[in-house]
This record gives sequence, C-alpha cells and structure tokens, in this order.
Amino acid sequence: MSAMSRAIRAFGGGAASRRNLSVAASKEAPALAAAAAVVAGRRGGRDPGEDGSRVQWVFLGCPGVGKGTYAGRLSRLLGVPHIATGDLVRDALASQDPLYKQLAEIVNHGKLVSDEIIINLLSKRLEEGEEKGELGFILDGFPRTIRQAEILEGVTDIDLVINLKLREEALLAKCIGRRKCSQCGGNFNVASIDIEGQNGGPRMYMPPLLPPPECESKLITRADDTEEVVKERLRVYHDLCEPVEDFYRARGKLLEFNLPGGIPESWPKLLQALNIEDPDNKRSAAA
Ligand SMILES: Nc1ncnc2c1ncn2[C@@H]1O[C@H](COP(=O)(O)OP(=O)(O)O)[C@@H](O)[C@H]1O
Repeated sequence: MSAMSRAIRAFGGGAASRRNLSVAASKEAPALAAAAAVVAGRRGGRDPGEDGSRVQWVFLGCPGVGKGTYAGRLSRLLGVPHIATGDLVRDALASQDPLYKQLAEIVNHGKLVSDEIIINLLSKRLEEGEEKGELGFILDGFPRTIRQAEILEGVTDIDLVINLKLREEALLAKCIGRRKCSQCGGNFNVASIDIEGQNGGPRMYMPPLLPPPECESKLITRADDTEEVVKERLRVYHDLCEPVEDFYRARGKLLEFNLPGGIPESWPKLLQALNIEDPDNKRSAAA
C-alpha cells in the first residue's frame, strides 16, 4: 500500500480526527519528505517530469465544464493516471456492493457522498495504482470540500490546481447533452452551444461532439444529468466546492483557465497556459 493511499485512508477513515491525521502524517514523514522534494524540484515551472513522477495535479470546475475531457487528455499526454472520483462512485454503484447501495439515492439527487466513502474509494484506487507502479496523478472531482482538501494537504503536496471556468449558460446545456457509448465507453455531447459575446467579447461556439454511427444506438445518459439534478449539482458546487478554489488560491497553487470554446479551440490554449508543448504542432512542424 502506498504511503499516500495509507495516509489518506488513515486521515479520512471512519471517525478520523485531526489528532489521528497528525499521527498518520508523522508516520509517513520520510515518504512525504520525498514527495515534497520532488514537488520542490519543479516549483520553478510547469515542466512535467519525463516519467510522470512530478505531476500531482488537481482539476476543479463546475459540473459540465469539461474536467474529465481535459484531465483525460493531459493524463494521456503526460503518462500519469487520471483519477476521477465521479467514475469511482459510478463504478461502486454498478458493482452492486451492498455497502454502496445507498449511494445511488445521494448521487442521483445531485448531493455529495460522505468524505469517508470518497476517501475509501480513492485510497483503494491509489493502492491498485501503486501495485501497477503508477507515478503521479491528475485528480478530477477531488477534493470537493474543504475537509477533503485538508486531508489531501496532510498526506501529499499538490503542486498545481487547474480551475476550469465556463460561462454558466453553457454548463447546464453541456451536462444535459452528455452521452456515453455503453459499448466502447466513448464520451459524446449532442448539445450545440452558441452564445452571444459578453461586454463586446467574442461569441462562444461549442459544436456538438457527435458519436460515430456504430455508437448511435448504444448511447446512455447519466442518471444525474437531468435538468433538475444538474441545477442542484451546480448549487452544491457553488456552496461546497467553490471554497476549495479559495483554499488553493490562498496557497498560490490555482491556475484559472477560462475555456474559450470547444475542444479544438481550448486544448491548445490550455497547453500553452501550462507551458506544455502542443504535440499536434510538434508533429506538423516535423512533417
Ligand atoms: N470528492 C467527492 N466528494 C463527494 N462526492 C463526490 C466526489 N466526487 C464525486 N462525488 C459524487 O459523484 C457525483 C458525480 O461526480 P462527477 O462525475 O465528478 O460529476 P460532476 O460532473 O458534477 O463534476 C457527484 O455529484 C457526487 O455525488
């Protein structure tokens, strides 16, 4: 079991108290010091380590903003695991594990599941990754409360938090338009978003991301992507998750990124903001 998964479990598990947290942290001191040294080594820039070991990033942002899309792309590009707690929750629901049966009620009403359950799922996922020799991570959907952020801060050093922002009008449409192919797992979006510019700014156009014909009959919609539940998730985000933005802003770790439009427009700009060379430009320059 990795130092981080062990410590995070000790921190969040059951009736964990602040005292338990410090005990766990001091036990993990050598591993934490090593992690801090790695982090300190890359403080000057955002140049990820070649083996991915230097990437310990978090994605924040409202439901529908595209955390999963951009975290997934960066994870493939940098060779570090993309760990989305929403996916862990959905896998737990699908497993029919009696322990998680009551979760559906919470998730399908747009509420957050308890910190304890999330910490449990996350530590399990980190342990599995450790067994496979995974290094680094891009977290998506965690931390979502100040307590989760404090727990994470107690066990490891996060060196970058990317806060994705998108105009509110687009978020609801993007969530409702989300589709997944039940066979290949591909993610699509049937929403076509075209919003007037604000204060003389440019128009925002996000074309739909339509599935190929072979996926069309196999599309599924998440049970929590209905208008009513998305509105509740947005409300929960503003109440409980926005303070997490402030938590990282105060620590100088927050990179705010306003999505200018769809993936073709936003992806190169995000890479630029992260100081990562765009592999597509590199390829066309080499051609
Ligand atoms: N860190 C977390 N803490 C509590 N609940 C979580 C967490 N991550 C995911 N969940 C649960 O899983 C649901 C889906 O999460 P996610 O896929 O990240 O959705 P979203 O599109 O709202 O960002 C959330 O509405 C919540 O019920």
